Amino acid sequence: TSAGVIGAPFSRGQPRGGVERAPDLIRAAGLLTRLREQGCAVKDYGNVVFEDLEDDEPPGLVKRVRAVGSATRRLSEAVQAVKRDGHTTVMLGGDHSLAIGSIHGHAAAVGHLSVVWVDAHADINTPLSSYTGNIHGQSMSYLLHELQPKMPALPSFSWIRPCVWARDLVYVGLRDVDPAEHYILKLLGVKVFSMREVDQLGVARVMEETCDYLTARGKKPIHLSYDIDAIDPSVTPATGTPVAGGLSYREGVYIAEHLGQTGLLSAVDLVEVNPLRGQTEEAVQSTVSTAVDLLLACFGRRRGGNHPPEYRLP
Ligand SMILES: N[C@@H](CC/C=C/[B-](O)(O)O)C(=O)O
Ligand SMILES: [Mn+2]
Ligand SMILES: [Mn+2]
Repeated sequence: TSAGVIGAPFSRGQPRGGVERAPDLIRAAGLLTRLREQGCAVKDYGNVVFEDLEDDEPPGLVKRVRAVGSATRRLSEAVQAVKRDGHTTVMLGGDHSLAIGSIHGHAAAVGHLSVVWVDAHADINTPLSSYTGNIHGQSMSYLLHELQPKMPALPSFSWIRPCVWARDLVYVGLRDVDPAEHYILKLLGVKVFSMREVDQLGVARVMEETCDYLTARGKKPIHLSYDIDAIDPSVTPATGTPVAGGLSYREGVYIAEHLGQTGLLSAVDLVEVNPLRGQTEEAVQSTVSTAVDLLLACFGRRRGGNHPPEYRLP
């Protein structure tokens, strides 16, 4: 496998500054070197350059809609280019509104795909159901075919082609879902493994059922959108919307290992690391190193050990 790394230093899908610093922090923590050491070819496409748009959209429901519309369009084009080069894309966020662009670009490149959304939150509010107006809590609504009748026309988002069917979406780790989101998930029959199911079934069974569900109608490329706040805040506190009762480090790594070994993993987002939300340097380091470890697990790192295929004892 080969990884094409794209940095997306963007924060306007939510109100807390700092998340735009994460791409370079994750690189500085050694992601690319560690990927290469475990035998993964890596190409770094650098950071997407985003327009600096002021919030001049009319105040109303959706916040910073022009900035997010512009940024996600640019990211969509960048992801498409990396997929055309034949890599599995690694999108380093930045906030989770970026997934609008990464999933859109991925679908433009590969067509029909599955989405595994690992997150404490469902991020599926429509602009009209959102109580915060923050687009990082709305990302999936712009992409799902079945929700389009309920979406207002937003000029900055007119470029988006819905590209995900509800039956091709699975959530893992939910524990802070808004009433409107819960209504949508039930209405659309979306497969959800909340933290209750993780407790009840265990992460191995959750991932087995996730993969069986997604491949039952034929294997499709998988887009893994990993929000670092899916992991328990005791492990990854440096994030914008922490919620107690999250995935352990081991469960988080297991999810990545399991999807990595399917051979279907075609794009990965790692979002919502925010160094300004860590109380101490150790808190930031723990969050960043966990993000790195999750990505290494996506690309074949095994806790039981790895060795290069060509290795021979001296
Ligand atoms: N449901 C809340 C929280 C959104 C959380 C977004 B996150 O998952 O990307 O952290 C909202 O709509 O604002
Ligand atoms: Mn999220
Ligand atoms: Mn979240």
